[in-house]
Amino acid sequence: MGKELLQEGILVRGQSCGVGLALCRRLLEEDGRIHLCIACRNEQKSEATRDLILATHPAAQVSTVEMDLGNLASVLRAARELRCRFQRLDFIYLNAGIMPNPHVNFKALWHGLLTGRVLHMLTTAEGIMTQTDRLNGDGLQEVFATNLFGHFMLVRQLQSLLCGNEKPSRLIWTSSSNARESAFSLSDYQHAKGQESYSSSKYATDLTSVVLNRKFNDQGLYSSVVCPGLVMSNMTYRILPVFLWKLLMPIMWLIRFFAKTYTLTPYNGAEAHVWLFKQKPEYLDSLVKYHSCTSGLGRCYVEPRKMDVDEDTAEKFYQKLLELEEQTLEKYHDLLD
Ligand SMILES: NC(=O)C1=CN([C@@H]2O[C@H](COP(=O)(O)OP(=O)(O)OC[C@H]3O[C@@H](n4cnc5c(N)ncnc54)[C@H](OP(=O)(O)O)[C@@H]3O)[C@@H](O)[C@H]2O)C=CC1
Ligand SMILES: CC(C)CCC[C@@H](C)[C@H]1CC[C@H]2C3=C(CC[C@]12C)[C@@]1(C)CCC(=O)C[C@@H]1CC3
Repeated sequence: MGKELLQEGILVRGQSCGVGLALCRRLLEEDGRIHLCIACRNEQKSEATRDLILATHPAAQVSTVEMDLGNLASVLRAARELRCRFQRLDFIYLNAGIMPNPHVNFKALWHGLLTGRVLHMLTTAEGIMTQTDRLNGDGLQEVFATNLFGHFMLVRQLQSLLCGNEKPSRLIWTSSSNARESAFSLSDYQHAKGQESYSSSKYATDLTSVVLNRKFNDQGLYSSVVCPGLVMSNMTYRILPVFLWKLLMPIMWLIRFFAKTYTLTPYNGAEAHVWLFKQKPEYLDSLVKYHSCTSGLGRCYVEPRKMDVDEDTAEKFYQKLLELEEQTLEKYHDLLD
């Protein structure tokens, strides 16, 4: 049997961009026998994405499931369906992510350009980006819910497909170079009070991956985090308009000689995801984030970088996630088997 694989966060709306779609295509190039299950928010998007994949890989096995990660009832329903359909899952790519209402502080950007930390600023966006978050229908902060908690609930609900199999199963979370400890706080882990909800949610992702390894490696489940680098996708097109990015492209190609995380295309951005697909999880370091990189001349490679995570904080955060999970399951008990 080929690999069974659940993939999320695929580009839809008929455009060929987004790390998710590039990832699906690249995985099929690696192994045409895999079964891809793509999770999209509605049937229309699922079908459109499926068609895009089949256009380049007509013989691929692609199934779909409807799942809105920002709606916990939808996550529970999808998980129930997946438990019926699959006996095991070899990989889950937890790739969906949002950055609502992004705001670039151009004054800080301009000042930053004149300092010695210019490359750090241009690769992490530290000090130049904020977002405005809001509550979702479940009463959770939307960014936290979509980028982290929906994924977390999904993993926990699919535990029976992921643990105790003959072969190890893998979780691969798409994090970011924007993940920053200073944006995250245990007392406000949903980031209701600040303006860096994206950064906080990605740091929370790093913590979650670390703690999941501690809890589940002995049951054959391994978790890794990747950073796709700066990629032109719907997400970045909401930060600056497309025409501006196109004008900036020659500058960004130049920057790439110094900043290797300027991967720029979804294909390049999926490098670390695909590299991990080929690695034995037992040999990976759970405290490392795998960065997709592209050299000035366009060569793709992966760079492992130690993460700035405290394992004690990760454990405490995990306990908070379990509490929230318990409340969620109580609320939606009718959606459980
Ligand atoms: N672009 C970049 O420079 C970087 C991106 N990343 C991360 O890479 C990942 C992919 O982003 P990218 O491809 O760039 O951006 P896109 O906006 O193109 O892709 C985001 C994906 O997430 C899906 N998604 C969003 N909200 C939900 C939801 N509630 N339920 C289900 N799916 C949802 C979107 O589906 P839909 O089409 O339905 O909206 C889309 O497929 C994200 O996690 C992002 O944070 C990290 C570092 C840099
Ligand atoms: C000359 C240009 C490169 C100027 C572009 C300025 C900014 C718009 C960008 C500089 C660093 C970028 C960045 C992101 C968005 C766009 C920038 C702020 C991300 C936050 C996108 C999403 C991520 O996950 C991380 C990225 C870090 C770098």
